[in-house]
Amino acid sequence: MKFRTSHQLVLASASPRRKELFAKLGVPFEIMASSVEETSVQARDFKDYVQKVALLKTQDVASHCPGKTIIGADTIVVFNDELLHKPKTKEEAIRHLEKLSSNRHQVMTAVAIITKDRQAESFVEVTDVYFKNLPKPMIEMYVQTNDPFDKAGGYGIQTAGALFIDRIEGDYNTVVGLPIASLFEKMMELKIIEL
Ligand SMILES: Cc1cn([C@H]2C[C@H](O)[C@@H](COP(=O)(O)OP(=O)(O)OP(=O)(O)O)O2)c(=O)[nH]c1=O
Repeated sequence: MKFRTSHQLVLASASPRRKELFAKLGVPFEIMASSVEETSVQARDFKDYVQKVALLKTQDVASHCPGKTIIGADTIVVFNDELLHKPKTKEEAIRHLEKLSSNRHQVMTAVAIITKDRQAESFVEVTDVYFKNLPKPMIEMYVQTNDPFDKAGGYGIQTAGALFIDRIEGDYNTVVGLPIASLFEKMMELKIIEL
């Protein structure tokens, strides 16, 4: 499918998964990654946090792209009131996956849009993910693949992390990092893209 747009679109992301999902809109876009430091953000709760980070990334790129419409996103994994960031070490990745094993967690992805006339919009999608029991040797084998390190929560639902999933409630693409169906609706509503 291809939609019409009169906007010059910029995806504020270095993530190849977000690029692939955004390409489903069938409109031309360019990529410019932001260099925002995420951890210094103060927020009321996790939804507020992820939304603020998405907006910061998007504003950062917007400041370099006058006249263009910028879309950015941020994804977090929340387990028992705790944020499970991208793991920095194998030990941290193992600890994340041990927590997620046999349990439910939430993946939240916020999307921010800054239009060419600098109107800012954002929304958050939440998907509940239920993990199967993960035997320790399986966790260790997975962490050896290095798959966890660029991913919130330390797993990829679209990679071998698929083997851990019992079920999900919500949009699969929210877990991968860009709820493209909701983003499509929002972009139609804002008339950034048209049929
Ligand atoms: C839970 C989960 C997360 N992830 C990814 C999505 C995000 O890319 C990443 C969370 O990090 P983010 O900080 O949201 O994004 P990023 O640093 O990868 O890219 P950018 O800021 O440039 O847009 O975790 C998966 O790919 N699969 C999964 O199952």
